Parts: sequence; C-alpha cells; structure tokens
Amino acid sequence: MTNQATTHEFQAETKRLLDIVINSLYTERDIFIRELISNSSDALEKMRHESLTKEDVFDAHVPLEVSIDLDEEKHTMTITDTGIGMTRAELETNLGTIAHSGSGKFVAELAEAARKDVNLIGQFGVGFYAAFMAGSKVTVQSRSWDGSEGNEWVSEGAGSFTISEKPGLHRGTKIIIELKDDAHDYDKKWKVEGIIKQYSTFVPFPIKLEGETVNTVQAIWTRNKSEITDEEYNDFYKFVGNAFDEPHYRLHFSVDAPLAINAVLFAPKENFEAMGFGRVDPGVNLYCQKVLIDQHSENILPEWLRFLKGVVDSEDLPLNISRQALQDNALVMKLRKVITKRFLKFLAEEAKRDSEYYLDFWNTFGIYLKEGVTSDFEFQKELAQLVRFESSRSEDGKPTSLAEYVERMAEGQEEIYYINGPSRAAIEAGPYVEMFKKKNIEIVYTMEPIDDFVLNHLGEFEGKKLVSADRADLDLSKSGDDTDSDEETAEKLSSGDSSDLLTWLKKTLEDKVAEVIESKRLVDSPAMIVNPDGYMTSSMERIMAASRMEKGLAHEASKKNLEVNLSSPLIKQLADLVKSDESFASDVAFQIYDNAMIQAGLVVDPMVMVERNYKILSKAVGV
Ligand SMILES: Nc1ncnc2c1ncn2[C@@H]1O[C@H](COP(=O)(O)OP(=O)(O)OP(=O)(O)O)[C@@H](O)[C@H]1O
Repeated sequence: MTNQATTHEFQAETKRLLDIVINSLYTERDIFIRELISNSSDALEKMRHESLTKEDVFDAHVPLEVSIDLDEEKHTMTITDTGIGMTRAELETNLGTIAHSGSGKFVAELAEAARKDVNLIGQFGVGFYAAFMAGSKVTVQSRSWDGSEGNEWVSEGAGSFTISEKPGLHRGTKIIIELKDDAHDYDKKWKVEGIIKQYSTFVPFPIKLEGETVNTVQAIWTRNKSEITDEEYNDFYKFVGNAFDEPHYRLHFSVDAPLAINAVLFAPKENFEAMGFGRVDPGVNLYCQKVLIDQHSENILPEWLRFLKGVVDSEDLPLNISRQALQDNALVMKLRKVITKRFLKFLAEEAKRDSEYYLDFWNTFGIYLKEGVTSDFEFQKELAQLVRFESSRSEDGKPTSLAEYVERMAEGQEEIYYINGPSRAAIEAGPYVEMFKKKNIEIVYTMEPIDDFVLNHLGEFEGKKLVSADRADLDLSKSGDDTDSDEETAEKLSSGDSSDLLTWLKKTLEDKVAEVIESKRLVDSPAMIVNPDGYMTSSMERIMAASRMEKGLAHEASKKNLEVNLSSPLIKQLADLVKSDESFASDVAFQIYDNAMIQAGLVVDPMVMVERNYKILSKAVGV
C-alpha cells in the first residue's frame, strides 16, 4: 500500500451516477445533507456495535456524534462524525464505486426516476455522491477505528479523485464541501437547521450544528404510544422510509412475552415495485436496546413483507450477534413469527374497521399478500382472511372477502367456486359461469395471473373447498336454486344421435382432447374446455407454459376434456352435418374446439385457426 498521493478514475457507473446527481437533481438539493448525515449515522452505529465487543478501538473515549460547521466567507460546509472511519483502501472502493449489487440497473432506474418525478429520488438514496449536488469540490478526511494512518480523498466530481496521506486525524470522517456558486445558501445556519429538522430529527446520535445540538435523539419506538403525536409518527416514517408522504397504515406495539418487542411498522401509500422500479429492499431495521443490529433486515420479516418500513427492537437478542448468525437464529425466527402474526392481525382489524380504506391498501399491496400465500405456508390462515377478489355478487371494482362469500352461501353449498379470466366482462360472457348464473350460485372471479395459484395453495377456507369452475368433475346438480333444471332445458338431441355425435367428435379431435362429454352445466354456449386434472386450472397452465417458453423450454400441454351442450342449436345441426358433409363438419368441430380453448384463455395456433375460419365463412356466404 502506497503512502503517496494517487489519482483514480471513478468506475463507469459512478460517473453516470455523478452525472445524474450533478445535472438532474438540483431541485431536490436539500437531500444531500440527509444523505451525508445518514452515512455518518451508519458509521456511528457500526462504531457503537463494534465497541460493544472489541477492545482495541482507536480513540475509544471520543463521544459518538455528528458535527456540522459552516463558513460563510469561504462558502464551505463541513460534516464530521466520530464513526468507524475508512482506511485508504476503503476510501478508494467506497468512494469510487457504487456498492449496490446490480449497480448498472440501479443507475438506470435512478435516471428513469429522475425523469419521471424527482420526488422519487429520496427512495433511492444516492448516498455519498449527493455531496456533488451542492459541492464543486469535496474533500473527505478519514481515519479508521483500527488506528491506521488517516487519508484525504479529494474530487471535483468530474471523472477522477486523488487520495493522499493525512497525518494527525481523529477517528472518523470529515467531509468538507466547497459550495457551488448557486449553492451558497447552505452555509447559512437557518437553512441547514431547517433541513436537519425536516429530514434527520430521528438520527440516534446528537447532531451538532455550530456546536449546538439540533435533534432530540430519542428512540420513538421505546416511548409511550399515548405521548407520541401523529406528526411525530409521520416524521419518523419519512425518516425510516426515506419517504416524502404519509404512511397508509401505522402499527406501534410493545409486548413483554413471549419476547420483549417494541416495534413501529408503516405500510406506505405507494408500491414502488408496481411503478417499475425493480424489487425493493426490505425496509425494517432491527435493533437491540436501541443499538442497530441489522439495517434493512432480511430476517426480521418474511420477504413478502418487504414493502413495510419501520423498526423492530428486541432486548432479548444478543447484542453482539453477527449478521450471518441472524439468518438462522432461533430467536430471530420466533420474533419474525410473532411480528408477522401481529401485523396480519392488525390488517384484519383494520379491514373490519374501515373496509374501503383497507381496499385501497389491498389494491396497492395485495400482490405481496398473495405472494405470501404462495410462498409461505406458515401464515396461510391469517392471509386467507385478508385476500380480496371480485365475484358475481360483488360490485365492479369492489372485491369481496372469502368470509363474506361463505356468509352468503346457500344451505347445502359445500364449496367455494372460482374462475379465471382476463376481465369481469370476459368472464361473465364466457361459458363457465352460465350454470352459476342460472342457479344463482356466487362465483369468485380471479383476474390476476397469480390468483389461481393463491386459491390453489389455500385449498380451502373455513372448511369449504376452493374449486375452480373449469374442473371436469364439477357437479352443480345439488347446489343452488333450480335443482331440477333438467326438465326445463331446451330440447336435446335424441340419445342415439347424441352418442353418435360424441363418438364422432372424439375421433375427429382425438389428437387434441382427452374426452368429449355431454355437458350438464352449459346453458347457451355450444362447448367448453374443462380440466380433468383437478389440481391445475387453465390459467395456471397458461402461466406455466409462458414461463417455460421464456426459458426456451418446450411445453407439453396436457389434454383437456371438451364438454358439449347437446341442447345448443349449433351442436344439433352439427349432428346432421356429419351425415351430409363430413369434411365441413370436421372444420366446424375444430373451430368449436379452438373457440372453447380461447374462452379458457389457452393458446391455439392462430394461422391454422384463421385459415379454417375463412374456409367456414366462405361456405357460409355461399362461395
Ligand atoms: N461518514 C462515513 N464514515 C464511514 N464510512 C462511510 C461514510 N460515508 C460513506 N462511507 C462508506 O462509503 C460507502 C458508500 O457510501 P454511499 O453513501 O455511496 O452508499 P451507501 O451508504 O452504502 O448506500 P446508501 O447511501 O444508498 O444507503 C458506505 O457503504 C460506507 O462504507
């Protein structure tokens, strides 16, 4: 390792990031102070953590704090912390590259956010490089807690930086920002104080501005709920969640048994993943007795609750636990279970208290709860109470709960029915709901690709089986109104003609279908596709086929059953056509099959279908 001054190029991604920071983000300039204080706070948290277990800490007696000093004549701002500091090698990598995994993607997303709405930038945390939003030149002096000699990093943000030795420093990091001509405001105390109050009140170390402490340094989650105002909670949310608005929900709870927990959890208003910003990192920090153990913890909540922001503090955790050890620590797993159940219970209570407001939440974050059902068996019972779907009895756009469905079930109905389709209108026009309509049986509409997997994973709700209406063995004869419907239906084909037609169809479509059977539930439509495999619905098959195709794998579609409606005029006429013009009848049969596949949301060969369709049309117009 050299002691000489050395010059280094910024990594390519860093250059792009600097370019965005310097040229696009000037309207959000204030956040550079938040970013630097937040880095200082992280370095102080690490120091506090290290000093609990390590003995030979350099400058061990120095109090943990951040100081900000301003010089109105030289137009500089200096931010100093007594955190862990950086060695020369750390300065070079930390302040020359972007630490994020997938940093290229990160920069691309950031550029996109900057274009769409600069407010979103807060969500990203541009980190240290934000210093160049206001600074024309930035100097970082740092000395590591290991006591090795200190160094100075200098850059003007354009392409390169230099590092040279700087003897005589205390432990920690000092950042000196020479303010740009149009950023001289930031050497005014009133201005900087306002920004600290807005963004950094909850930093758990004293922030001293020109020697005066400007934040309150109290862990809000350990305070008594009744003493905390809504405004304080909202400010805290903005702080932990890097948010600019208010949360949708907030849960503050404290328990002593079976584990001591203080937690404040927030559900945001916006779903950033749905807005196209890639997968979000977990947003809940794990503390033990107010010492940060694991920031953006992957362990304290299941992955599907990654949209939550907040803090969990448990004094039962060993303070010196390492991040790796958290992963399979039995206590952490127990905490995770208790907190997750508590949060899901809270959601159920909120859904009862104000169902409209809950629906807003569901429309934004329901997808995560669905992910929970399909990925985590442990919380299925609780999640089943929280899922919402539209149904034949719900208003358009106002989904219903499974519990409400069960309440409305007529006596004798033993199952909960559902059917997938691309929209409410498409489902209601399709063949699957005909008998449900006629018999006045409620049916759930699943309109998202994941929905059938969700209901399939649940399997049942309060003892009632969840059954897809495209199942081959569905029997509605004993359910609903109008149980003796057979007598009323339109005249059917005679039994001889029927069995001839079914045999002929089976032979004609033998490469396509497993069985051709008489339908007991079609009312108007001539035919429909049903699944002999009771496990997989057509929607699930479609998704699995798409995902295999994406991976370049072949998809062997399972053969379906074709149910035909022997009272349908088209089918009756087809029986005659077989006798008079079998080749034309065969085209009609294939077309009926393709139509039914399309109504099931399944794939047909469009070229073959269109060509055949024209052939049939030509015949119809008498060509
Ligand atoms: N004041 C500081 N003291 C010690 N190390 C620091 C300080 N500021 C930055 N660093 C180091 O530099 C790294 C990069 O900082 P930067 O702010 O760019 O990203 P980050 O803090 O890791 O990510 P983000 O800001 O998005 O949370 C940090 O991870 C940390 O290791």
